[in-house]
Amino acid sequence: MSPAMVGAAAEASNDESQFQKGVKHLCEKAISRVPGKYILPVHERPGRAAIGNDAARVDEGRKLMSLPMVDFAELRSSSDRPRALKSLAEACEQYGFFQVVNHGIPEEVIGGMIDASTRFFGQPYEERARYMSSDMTSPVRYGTSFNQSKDKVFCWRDFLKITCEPMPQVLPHWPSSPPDMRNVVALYAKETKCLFLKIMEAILESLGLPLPATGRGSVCEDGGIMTQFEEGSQLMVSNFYPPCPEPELTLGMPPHSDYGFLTLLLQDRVPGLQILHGDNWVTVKPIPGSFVVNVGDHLEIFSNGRYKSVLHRVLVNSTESRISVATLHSLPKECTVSPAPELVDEANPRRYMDTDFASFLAYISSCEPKKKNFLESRKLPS
Ligand SMILES: O=C(O)CCC(=O)C(=O)O
Ligand SMILES: [Fe+2]
Repeated sequence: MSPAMVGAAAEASNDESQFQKGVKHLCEKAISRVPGKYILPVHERPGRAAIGNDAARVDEGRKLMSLPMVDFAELRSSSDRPRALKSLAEACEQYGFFQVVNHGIPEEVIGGMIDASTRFFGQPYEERARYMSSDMTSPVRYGTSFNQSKDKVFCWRDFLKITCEPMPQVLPHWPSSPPDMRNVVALYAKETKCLFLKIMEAILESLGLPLPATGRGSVCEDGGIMTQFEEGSQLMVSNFYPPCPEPELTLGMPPHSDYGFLTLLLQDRVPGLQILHGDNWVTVKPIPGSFVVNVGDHLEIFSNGRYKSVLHRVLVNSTESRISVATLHSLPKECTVSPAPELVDEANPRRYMDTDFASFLAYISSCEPKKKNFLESRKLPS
C-alpha cells in the first residue's frame, strides 16, 4: 500500500470511530454538511418531505396529521366505552397508531421525563459514554444510529435504552447522573406500565376477548394474560435527534416496526415521527402531554393479523433538536406469543408461527432489523 493510501485508510478509520461516538458528539464541531456515513441511497431519502426544507412546504409529508384519538375519559364512562372501543379497534386496524388523551399521568411526570432525558443528553460525552455497550442484554445501553455495529449508513440519532424490569435488580445499573435520573425514570416507568395495562385491557375487549382472562393457551400457561402483562417486559428508549445541516439526506430512524405488544411514545413539541399510511409517509402532529401509542409485532401476531404493526420512521430538521421517549411493553421474555385461539377459525386460519423474545434477539443479532423483516419471518404461508 502506498504511503498516501495508508494515510487515507487511517483517516477513514478515525472517521469511523468519530461516528461511533454519536451524532451529538459529531455536531459539537459545527458541521455544515452531512458526512457521507449518514447519507442514504437516493430512494431511501426523505427528500422534499424533510421538515425544515422550504421546498417541502407543499409536500404531502410536510402536512401534519392528527392520529385517531382515544379518550380515556370515554373509556372510563360505561355509556361511552362501547363507542371508544370501536374507535380503538378501527385505529388499530387502519393506522396501527392512535393518540391517547386524558390518560391520567400527571403532567409533572411527563415533563420530568423529557426534562431528565434532555439533561442526560446535555452531559459531556465522557459521562454518556459510561453506558455505551454492544451487549444487547445489558440493562442500560447508550448508543447511536439504529444498530451501530451493523448499519452501513448511520442514522441521525443517539439513544439511551433502559430495561425497567425487574426494577429492584436493574435500577442500580441505571445512569446515576443527572442525580435525579433514577427517580424520574422509576416513576415514569411505573406510570407508563399502569397506562399500558389499561390500554391492553381495552384492546383485549375491542378484540372480543372476554375479561378477566384466565389461562389463555396462547401465552404462558399459568395465569391469565393480564397477569402476564403485569409481570411483562418493559424497555424505555430515550431518543435524541440533534439539528441536521441537510435533513433531506438522512433519517433520525429508518423505517421499522416495534417488536412488543404496544409502544407508548412521548414526543416533545417538535414534529418528526412519520407513519406509513397507505402508500404515503405522513408526519404525526405532536400533541403536548399526550401519548402516541402503536401496535407492535407481538400484538399483530396475537390478534392473528387483525391489528397492524405499522412501519414508522423519524425525520430530522435543520433548526431544532428533538427528544422522544418510547416505552415498549410485552409479555415476560420467556413467554411465547401466538395468535389468540379465539381469533383463529376456518375463515381466519392461523397466520403466524409462535415467537418468543429469544428468537427475536437471535434474529436481530444475525441480520439488519430493518422494515418488518422479523414479522415477515414469522408469517405462515397463506
Ligand atoms: O422518535 C420518535 O418519534 C419515534 C421513535 C421510535 O420509533 C422508537 O423508538 O421505536
Ligand atoms: Fe419505533
